[in-house]
Amino acid sequence: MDTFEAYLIEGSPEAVRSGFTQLAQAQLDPGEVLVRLQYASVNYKDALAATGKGRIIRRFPCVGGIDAAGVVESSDSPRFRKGDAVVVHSHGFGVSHHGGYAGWARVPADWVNHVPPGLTPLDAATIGVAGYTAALAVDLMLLNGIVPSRGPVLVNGATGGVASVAIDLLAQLGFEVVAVTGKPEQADYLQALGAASVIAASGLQTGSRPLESAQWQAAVDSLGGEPLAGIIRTTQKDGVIASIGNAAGIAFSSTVMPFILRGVRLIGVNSDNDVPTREHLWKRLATDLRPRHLERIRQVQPFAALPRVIDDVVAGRIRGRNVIAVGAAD
Ligand SMILES: C=CC(=O)SCCNC(=O)CCNC(=O)[C@H](O)C(C)(C)COP(=O)(O)OP(=O)(O)OC[C@H]1O[C@@H](n2cnc3c(N)ncnc32)[C@H](O)[C@@H]1OP(=O)(O)O
Ligand SMILES: NC(=O)C1=CN([C@@H]2O[C@H](COP(=O)(O)OP(=O)(O)OC[C@H]3O[C@@H](n4cnc5c(N)ncnc54)[C@H](O)[C@@H]3O)[C@@H](O)[C@H]2O)C=CC1
Repeated sequence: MDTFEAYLIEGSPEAVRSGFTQLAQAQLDPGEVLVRLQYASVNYKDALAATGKGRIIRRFPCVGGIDAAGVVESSDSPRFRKGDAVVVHSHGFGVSHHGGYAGWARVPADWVNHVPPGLTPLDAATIGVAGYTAALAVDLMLLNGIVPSRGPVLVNGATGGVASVAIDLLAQLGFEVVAVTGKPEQADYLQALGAASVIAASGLQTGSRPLESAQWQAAVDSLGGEPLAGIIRTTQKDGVIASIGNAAGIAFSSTVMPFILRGVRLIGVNSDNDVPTREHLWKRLATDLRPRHLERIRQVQPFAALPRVIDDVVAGRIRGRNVIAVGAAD
């Protein structure tokens, strides 16, 4: 490894520039684990970071990519050995520490998990932060008492990465999933993932009164903003809403009525977790919560396609998970 290709985000919060460059190993950030990367993915957050449309990057310059998978080259941590297949994500990866859009990464051991038996590095990159967060949301919603017999679960932004995996996981657990999408022409895709019904976002009726007729026992919300406000007032008694994302906005207005009269629980979901939580969820993602439709959900693109994919994610032109082959697979 003399030099390797990397996609670097440079400039300042006010003037972000992104593009391919060559890096040397000596330019990698400190960390216990050196990983030869094979796959990364393009999350919504990656697209905001690379274009400067969101205040994501906390240190310039920074290699983008908040998740990646590959093989350990060397490790100062007893948790990992040369040759281990691993997945790296969250915390400062691709935000304040060089990330996954590169041939190599050196990272703290707490940001690394083994790719569990039953999954390949490509599968792990397909799941990535998006699928991990979907699993975290489902795990938290189950802890908060959702059960299939209590009624439908709404998943919005349904063709996105988090939502695609969430639909797959909830459907395999026996929940009736209502997929809400701005792309109703993708109904076949959403039904193939397990959605029982598909509603065009423009046709979703959530009214404007403090409480509207209760329609869902639970929801996985990738959008935030007013779509989240609509969900809150239409969730049934003791329902659970997982707040994951902000694709439609960061502000919403609500009254306290759904919370105090229906006991609706709005739970925050954050993928920056400690090692025991990460190990618990990656184990579930390879066993009882293994997504059944990874091949359908993923599209694998060459490294050179990254700028185009970033533009597509910002414009909402994507479906499922876009995986980037950043290095040679074994
Ligand atoms: C895969 C994950 C995701 O996709 S998450 C969604 C994508 N992320 C975003 O869109 C967040 C982008 N960030 C922002 O828009 C802003 O940082 C902000 C609106 C959250 C806050 O902006 P503001 O200008 O008001 O203040 P600061 O940026 O200076 O932060 C204030 C305070 O909050 C702490 N903080 C900021 N970001 C995070 C974070 N990601 N996690 C935890 N805490 C955060 C920051 O350190 C400041 O605290 P202080 O104690 O003052 O240092
Ligand atoms: N809380 C956490 O730890 C995490 C949060 N997220 C957040 O979850 C959200 C989804 O992330 P991904 O699945 O990676 O994104 P994605 O880009 O794969 O999917 C986003 C979906 O939202 C739709 N969308 C975009 N703008 C919209 C708008 N204005 N109105 C309605 N729909 C819109 C898109 O068409 C797409 O279907 C993002 O906000 C992301 O920042 C993602 C991972 C972890």
